[in-house]
Amino acid sequence: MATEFPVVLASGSPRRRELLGNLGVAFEVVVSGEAEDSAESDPARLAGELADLKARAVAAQRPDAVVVAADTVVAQGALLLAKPESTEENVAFLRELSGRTHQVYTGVSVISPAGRWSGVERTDVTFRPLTDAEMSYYAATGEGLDKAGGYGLQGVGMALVQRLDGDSSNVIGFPLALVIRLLRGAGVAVFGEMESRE
Ligand SMILES: Cc1cn([C@H]2C[C@H](O)[C@@H](COP(=O)(O)OP(=O)(O)OP(=O)(O)O)O2)c(=O)[nH]c1=O
Repeated sequence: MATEFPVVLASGSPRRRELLGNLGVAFEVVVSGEAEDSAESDPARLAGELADLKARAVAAQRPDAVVVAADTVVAQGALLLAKPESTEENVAFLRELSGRTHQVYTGVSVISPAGRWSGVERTDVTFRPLTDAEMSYYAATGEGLDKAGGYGLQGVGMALVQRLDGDSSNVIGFPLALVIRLLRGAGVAVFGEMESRE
């Protein structure tokens, strides 16, 4: 039986709205506005914890709903790259990523009146060795400024990437295979059905 509860996406991200919309799930958007904070330094645990904080904040406002939240963390070795605050910082991020492999983790948390489902997806992304001119050009597009790691795989940033191991939707901030599994766990019908026919 599919759940009767309405679905709420706890995210201001247009990418997450588009990707959830693609799953044939009707949903509302509620953004808590609370700043998430954590002292966790392990990137996978941090992504899971921040997704959970976002989901909990909105679930407190909407206890009637299935609340879905996600958080993306980009890690180059021990360095965590958040959203660059300027074009200069974006160039510095690209210099860190150039010619190397980094990890993108997205935590997803689903909270409903019936329980909680969560997971973290990892994708390894390898950048081409970038020239100074390429880094300056890309940073000047502004595309990376609202994105963890300072690039967007779905845009011009695709040209920076040499190789990707894992789910590409995870890099864009909404790992679809994981999201589908968690939503079905919570009783939400995806693509109009509860069970995968694979
Ligand atoms: C690496 C990468 C990140 N991103 C985005 C995904 C996320 O939206 C963002 C990471 O920041 P998040 O803190 O995960 O999310 P957000 O603040 O944008 O949205 P909300 O908390 O309201 O859900 O970076 C891309 O769109 N493309 C990419 O290639």
